[in-house]
Amino acid sequence: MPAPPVIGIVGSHGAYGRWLREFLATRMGLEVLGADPADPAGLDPAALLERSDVLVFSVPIRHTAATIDEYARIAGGREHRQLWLDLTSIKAAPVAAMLRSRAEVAGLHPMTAPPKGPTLKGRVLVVCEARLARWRGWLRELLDALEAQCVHSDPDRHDRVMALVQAMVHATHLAQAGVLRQHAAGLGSLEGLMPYRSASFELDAAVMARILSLNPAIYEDIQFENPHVPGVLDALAGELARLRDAVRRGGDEGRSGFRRHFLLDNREAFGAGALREGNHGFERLAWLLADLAETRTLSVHLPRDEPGALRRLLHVFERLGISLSSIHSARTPEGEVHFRIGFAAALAPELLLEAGRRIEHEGIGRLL
Ligand SMILES: NC(=O)C1=CN([C@@H]2O[C@H](COP(=O)(O)OP(=O)(O)OC[C@H]3O[C@@H](n4cnc5c(N)ncnc54)[C@H](O)[C@@H]3O)[C@@H](O)[C@H]2O)C=CC1
Ligand SMILES: O=C(O)C(=O)Cc1ccc(O)cc1
Repeated sequence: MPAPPVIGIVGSHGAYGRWLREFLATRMGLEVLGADPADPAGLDPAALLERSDVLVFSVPIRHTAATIDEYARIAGGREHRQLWLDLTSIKAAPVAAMLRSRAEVAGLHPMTAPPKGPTLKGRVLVVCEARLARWRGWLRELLDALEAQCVHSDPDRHDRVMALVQAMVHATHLAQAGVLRQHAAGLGSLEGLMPYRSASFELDAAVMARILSLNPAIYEDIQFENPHVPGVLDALAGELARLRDAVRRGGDEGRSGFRRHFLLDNREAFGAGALREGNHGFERLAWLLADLAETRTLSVHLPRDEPGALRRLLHVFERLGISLSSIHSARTPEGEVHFRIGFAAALAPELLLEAGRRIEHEGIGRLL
């Protein structure tokens, strides 16, 4: 196993290919080569195979297994010294294809779009170790550098879980988007409904918008390339039909059927702990949404990330007799700490302007 290994990314010009190239080159100091018909600097498959020690397949889901088979055919057994990885959102077909080669094999699935930050810190990465020997130690180094929360799985379990965790969630939100579209003529589009929002609706609308904003091919393939999805969609349609039938039936019978099946039995299946934790999580998000809805706000970056920096910022408001209604901090992907401070809607705008002026003038922070 060469140290440090040369990495070849198949799909180097795609969203993840580019993120991974940057990560491997800058965070791990590795030489990274690529192959991609869309990459003018890309190598052809034979050259990439020849010059790489580790191959990472990061191509559209529907083409992954065939692409891996093609690389195995071209490698002709010489890949026995290599480690082959993939990033595909489904795992059984790509991992089976990699196992048809003679390479060492692990399947990876980051549960996030390519992040804006430099690593997968705070995100989940599913790891399917399939055939590892000499490369096991280096894979550990890679996973450590990625800083993700790793969950180990076999490919079949991964795909069964993803039919629920991804395909079902995307399906329910796409169906909601379709229903909203059907009613838009009478009640207004999403924008017209937002003034009536609950926290649940706001969160669901955000998920719909997220799905409809990212790469459509991925959402299509997550439904169509996972053999466990049709069964999950049947179950989902069955539950919705049952709910509709109970509501149509109405009366004591309809209502008691609804209460037993949808409320009591589901509550019991969740369990007291999961209910408490989920409900608490929802309340925290609803609280955050309420704070984000405040219109009188200041966002400040404190350049001196040191003890006392926040006290100096708060002292400006204290001196002006301004009380805060919320304060949140977040670290940007670049590592800057930003504070978002909310004030009562009645606060005079001139007072807020004065606070901003003092924050900048006294070198306490930069307004965003
Ligand atoms: N983008 C996302 O949110 C996530 C993507 N993934 C997985 O990452 C993989 C890549 O996805 P993205 O980068 O988003 O897709 P993408 O569509 O942005 O990039 C795919 C790239 O593969 C190239 N390509 C197609 N056939 C090729 C071949 N035979 N040889 C070399 N290159 C080829 C395309 O030209 C394109 O540049 C997929 O398997 C996807 O499931 C996983 C988690 C999240
Ligand atoms: O970031 C998000 O919201 C996503 O859901 C993106 C995404 C798309 C495909 C995956 O396999 C994993 C994550």
